[in-house]
Amino acid sequence: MAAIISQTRKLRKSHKRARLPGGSLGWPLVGETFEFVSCAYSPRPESFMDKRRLLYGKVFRSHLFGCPTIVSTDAEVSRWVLQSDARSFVPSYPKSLTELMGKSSILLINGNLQRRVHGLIGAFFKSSDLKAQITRDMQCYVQQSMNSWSNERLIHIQDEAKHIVFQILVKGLIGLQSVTETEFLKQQFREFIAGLMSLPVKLPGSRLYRSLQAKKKMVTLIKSIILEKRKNNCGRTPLDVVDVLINDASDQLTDDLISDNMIDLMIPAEDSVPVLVTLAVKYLSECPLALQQLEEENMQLKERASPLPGEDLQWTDYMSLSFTQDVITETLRLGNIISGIMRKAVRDVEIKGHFIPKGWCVFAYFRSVHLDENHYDEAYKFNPWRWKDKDKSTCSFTPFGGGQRLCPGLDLSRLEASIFLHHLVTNFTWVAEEDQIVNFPTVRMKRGMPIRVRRKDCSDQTLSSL
Ligand code: HEM
Repeated sequence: MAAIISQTRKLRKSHKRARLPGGSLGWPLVGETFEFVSCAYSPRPESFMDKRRLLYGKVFRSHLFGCPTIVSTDAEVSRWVLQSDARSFVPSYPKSLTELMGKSSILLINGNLQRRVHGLIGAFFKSSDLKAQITRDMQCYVQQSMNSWSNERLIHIQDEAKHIVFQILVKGLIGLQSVTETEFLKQQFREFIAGLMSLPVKLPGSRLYRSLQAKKKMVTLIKSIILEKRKNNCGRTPLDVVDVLINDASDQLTDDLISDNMIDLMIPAEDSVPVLVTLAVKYLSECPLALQQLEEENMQLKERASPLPGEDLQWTDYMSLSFTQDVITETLRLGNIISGIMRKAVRDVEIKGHFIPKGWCVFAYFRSVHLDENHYDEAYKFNPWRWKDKDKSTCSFTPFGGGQRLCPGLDLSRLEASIFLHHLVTNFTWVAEEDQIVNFPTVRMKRGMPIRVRRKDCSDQTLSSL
């Protein structure tokens, strides 16, 4: 009894202490959106946050994209937000994005259905069978692609990686292998994502309308694949995400939900891995010592594997390359491919003495945490050695989010990036051309990271196998 009374007192006290964080809501309607966007386009998007952190602390209030918002650049507060479920926070995206995704998208649904779909997809992505299949496919596509790189050719890493990763993605999601259909889907998907950040106007001819039309065409193709799979499915081992979802015994997962979600799954997946690879190449090009160590580690693996004819490298070989993994980790920290996540409070919430009113958004801004000198020495320097034997599961490192929405594609992203880097550094040297990072609306290289490649074995310019 005494314990309950003291707990209630504590709660009352903390409620009294909790305050709306300091800050400014800016101009009527637009709030501080223009200043946020103008910083976001600059090489230092976090300057918007830095200025306010000095004035109000790591958690402050603002008004962004039409919503009063609490911005968190505090690792613990952000972790709290990520760990909370739909009783406190639900995902929040711009209106054009929610229009395009539809109500049953995994990125938007909450509660049991989200947990079910996330659990099924997450378990499948973790399975050794899928990782083995992705390793075989990725090796094959990377080799095909790199076989055509002749000496002194200018290669745009971003485009090459995008082309390869898209093929892997559609095979892993819907089992698509036909070149024509993959090309069709790619074109429609491009049209579809062009509208993700558009004005929420659905009139014929508008950007959003065209994107919705493209989505319809993709849904038709995916539904026909689902239908075919349902006809031939006799409980066989799932080879792709559609197989996993149609095997689910519950009747919650309708064909509409599955086909919509296959497209929505492509949104976080299609661009992020190619950008990860591209940024890694950029940072490595600027850090010869890291490139040399990465190359040595990968050459050792290649030599270890080469006396075994017909035996390809396994996914575990790639994942066990500790320095390569540290390079990927450091690229994720410095590159901030997803700079933060938005949630909306569905009730009044208190976190670490901060009061978040119902209906307000919370922007958990990982980028400021990843570049905080208190967490990382010389935070703006690419230093993969900082990760040697270091625990990566801390709240100051969250490139894949956390809690029940933790990115299910986390392992696959690392695996695909490792395979690409392995084949690149063991077969080529390169000279990088001038390029710069663009941070908004999504992270990418302005020119697609052009590099002039040279085969290591110059005597053989068209290797049949890399
Ligand atoms: C470098 C690569 C990637 C990064 C940095 C990344 C980052 C993230 C982050 C930060 C979230 C959390 C979003 C939130 O909490 O609202 C997320 C969610 C998600 N990611 Fe990734 N991702 C990557 C690759 C992938 C890949 C390859 C896939 C699929 C093949 C994927 C599928 C998803 C899905 C489905 C979600 C939503 C999960 C849910 O809400 O239940 N991601 N990702």
